[in-house]
Amino acid sequence: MELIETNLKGCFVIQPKTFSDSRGALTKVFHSPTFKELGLRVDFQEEYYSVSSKGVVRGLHFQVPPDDHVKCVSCLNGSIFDVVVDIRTSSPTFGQHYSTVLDHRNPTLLYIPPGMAHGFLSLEEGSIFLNRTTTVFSPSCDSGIRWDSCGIDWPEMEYIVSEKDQKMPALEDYNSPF
Ligand SMILES: Cc1cn([C@H]2C[C@H](O)[C@@H](COP(=O)(O)OP(=O)(O)O[C@H]3O[C@@H](C)C(=O)[C@@H](O)[C@H]3O)O2)c(=O)[nH]c1=O
Repeated sequence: MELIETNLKGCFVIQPKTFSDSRGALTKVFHSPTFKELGLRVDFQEEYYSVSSKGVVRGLHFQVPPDDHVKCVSCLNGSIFDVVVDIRTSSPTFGQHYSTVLDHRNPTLLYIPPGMAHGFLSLEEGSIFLNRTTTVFSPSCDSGIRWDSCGIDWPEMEYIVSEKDQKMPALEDYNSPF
């Protein structure tokens, strides 16, 4: 596993190990001793995946304290345009974002610390997004900001956004607790 820094402190790209042979490939997406060695959290509590049609935008989401958490995300099928926005008010990169394409054909993980809003756009039909978090889902701490309020250059297509996500406040109107 290789750790690559991004422009946002504490947010890393992780290049996992893949073993390919004539049958296909095996990719290790979590290895506790290696995560520890790299200085990453290992106390993950929950994991789920979602399946999205092409054009689906999910986000930008985060859980606020006391149930804020680290996310470790990847794409298991298809590809997604994945974005992280720094909403830590004392951070020198507050309001800035990091984006990358996560594609199952080139296994990559994104490690996202607390204090970051996260979202993605499904670039293909049936993209599968995998998320592992250090606290369980907490509806009372589940929060977000509008996907199109952070100056992100989303790939152009017909977007499909949930009613909940359309009603999120803009970044400039959000009073961040981080
Ligand atoms: C995220 C989540 C949702 N749910 C439920 C709530 C709701 O009924 C249904 C769908 O929830 P949502 O619309 O919030 O799902 P979704 O928009 O896919 O939410 C996810 O978006 C991406 C961008 C993230 O970063 C994740 O942390 C998470 O917030 O699933 C859980 O029970 N557990 C969970 O962990």
